[in-house]
Amino acid sequence: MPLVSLPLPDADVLLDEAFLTPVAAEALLRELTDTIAWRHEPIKLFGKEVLQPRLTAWHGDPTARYRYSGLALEPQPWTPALRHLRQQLEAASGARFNSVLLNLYRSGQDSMGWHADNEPELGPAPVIASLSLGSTRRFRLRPRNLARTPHAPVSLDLPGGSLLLMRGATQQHWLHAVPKTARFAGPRLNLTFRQIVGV
Ligand SMILES: O=C(O)CCC(=O)C(=O)O
Ligand SMILES: [Fe+2]
Repeated sequence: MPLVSLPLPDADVLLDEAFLTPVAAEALLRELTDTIAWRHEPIKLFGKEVLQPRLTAWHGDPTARYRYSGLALEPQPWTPALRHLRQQLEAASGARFNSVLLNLYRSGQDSMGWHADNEPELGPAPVIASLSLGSTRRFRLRPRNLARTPHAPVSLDLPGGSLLLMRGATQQHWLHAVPKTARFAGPRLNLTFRQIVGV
């Protein structure tokens, strides 16, 4: 399926709801769930150490070091499956990626809070390629500053096999989140491919 551009001001967001076939998405979900060394990382929340409400992993070129929510993440090497996926996403997006952050939402109780992928090591207008596998979860977007970007929050249901691209000024002017859901949700695995530049 093609990437479809979403009509959002001050953003450049594209979605392909069926980038991978269901069979390919299911196979990749199983392979990554079983072979990735998932970590349960602590974060500081209002000065207190708590565990992140999801499992994570970070893979990439050895030079792609990244600070994320106060953590200094050392990349693990590319696995064959991740290297192959990187090739597919570079071809689809026309961008280059030297790293990937993996998030495993074990159930509807796992989540990601409001944030932008705007760390300095991503540069001023990063291209983020976000591939989802497993259960459909709601992805929310909202303007950082309503006076500058007067727009209601946006909800996208991201099914397994979908590809979301965020480019241009998206991280500068919008925040995104994956809220908890009380509805039944099985495991969901999300991969965000990124290009870390030296700072
Ligand atoms: O799970 C998702 O769809 C979003 C992940 C995300 O925002 C991130 O890794 O920065
Ligand atoms: Fe993000």
